[in-house]
Amino acid sequence: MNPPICGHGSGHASRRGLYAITPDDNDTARLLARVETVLAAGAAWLQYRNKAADPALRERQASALLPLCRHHRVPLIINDDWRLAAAIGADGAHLGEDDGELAAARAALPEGAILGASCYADLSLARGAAAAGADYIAFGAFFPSPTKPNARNAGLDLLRDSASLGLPRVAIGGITPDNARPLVAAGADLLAVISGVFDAADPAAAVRRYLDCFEAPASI
Ligand SMILES: Cc1ncc(COP(=O)(O)OP(=O)(O)O)c(N)n1
Ligand SMILES: Cc1ncsc1CCOP(=O)(O)O
Ligand SMILES: [Mg+2]
Repeated sequence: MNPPICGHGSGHASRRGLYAITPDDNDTARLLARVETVLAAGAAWLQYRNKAADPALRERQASALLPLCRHHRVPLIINDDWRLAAAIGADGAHLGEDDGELAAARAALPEGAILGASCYADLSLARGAAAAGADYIAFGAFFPSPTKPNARNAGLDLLRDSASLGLPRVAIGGITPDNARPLVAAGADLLAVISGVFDAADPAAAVRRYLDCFEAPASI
């Protein structure tokens, strides 16, 4: 059995499920209400990502999300900025190629903090992330992403070929309830989603449909 992932505030984080990522929403009250709906519906993890906020607003929003995540026993991961994650006592940080050295973040974050790494479409990045102490590896974009239209494309083989690294595999990019099942079948443990959840007409129903993708299809 795979070991659970730690998250120092939320206890052991679930290894499978929906990894909801916040949209750029600078209205903090509205953001909290949107996230509450998504966590109550069963999202397993939350990433705070807001590319449109200044550092002060990012700190306020991330801090405001923390009690909500604690209430739902969901780990809060901070995008891009491990220092902010450490400063507010979040459960971890997610770093991409422009976000600093994984090894430095690993060394600076408290024990048990979750460190995630973007590996795009590159297995060698995943090997490097594992060696640097990442707790999960993320691949994508698997489909055209409304949020990040210029994201590079990844294929299903990456999910299969990275199984031997022994880390949870996260899939991201244009994932909808209708295209997610092959990702799970190829080995994705967590589906990381922004627009498919937060832009859905009914975000709670969308969350439930993503969770269905982790169940075996009904036999006929
Ligand atoms: C779970 C997850 N996977 C990938 C990313 C993308 O990170 P990055 O490449 O640094 O791009 P930005 O999100 O910073 O635009 C992510 N945030 N989360
Ligand atoms: C941050 C990021 N990295 C690759 S695609 C993407 C955006 C994911 O958002 P969406 O689920 O709306 O495609
Ligand atoms: Mg980043």
